[in-house]
Amino acid sequence: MGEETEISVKRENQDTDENTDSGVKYYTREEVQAHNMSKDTWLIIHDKVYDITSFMEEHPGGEEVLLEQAGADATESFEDVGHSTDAREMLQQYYIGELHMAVLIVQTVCKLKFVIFKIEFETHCQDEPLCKLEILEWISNVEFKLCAEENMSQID
Ligand code: HEM
Repeated sequence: MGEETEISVKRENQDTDENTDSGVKYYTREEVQAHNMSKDTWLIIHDKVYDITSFMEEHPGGEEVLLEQAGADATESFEDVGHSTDAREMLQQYYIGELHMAVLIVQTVCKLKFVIFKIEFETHCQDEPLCKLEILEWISNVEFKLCAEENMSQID
């Protein structure tokens, strides 16, 4: 189901070259991923998309760290650094749109299911490896691809 949603999102974007709703432009993760070089750098932070190409050389934390995140979701690393309010306000200048609604919905459903899984796992599985394997299989299916990796680390 998740995969189908993403494919239809891509087709939509290919047809119109953009996907807008009330002036907001929406991007799939694949589209953001294509802008992963120093002369063309996009980032996702808190589900918003930023074109930071012109900011690369100005970044007080250096270009290197931004390049490592280029085309990807930099939310965690951005937050880990504990950026100032000024830094957060600077983000606005580079804002170009949002992650596609469909992507956000799949992500949210996935995260909710994972919360349920985690409760089930902690209540019923404890030290039973087979139980953990069954659940890992369930969580690794296509629908959960988007967040499985991130969430898996919580139970390793
Ligand atoms: C467009 C997004 C970003 C903006 C606008 C931004 C802006 C800034 C600003 C203004 C500072 C100076 C300190 C402060 O005011 O907090 C800073 C420092 C820093 N940033 Fe970013 N940043 C961005 C993304 C990132 C990302 C994704 C990373 C990590 C991968 C990162 C890593 C750092 C580090 C390590 C410093 C500390 C530099 C030091 O203390 O010497 N930044 N950033």
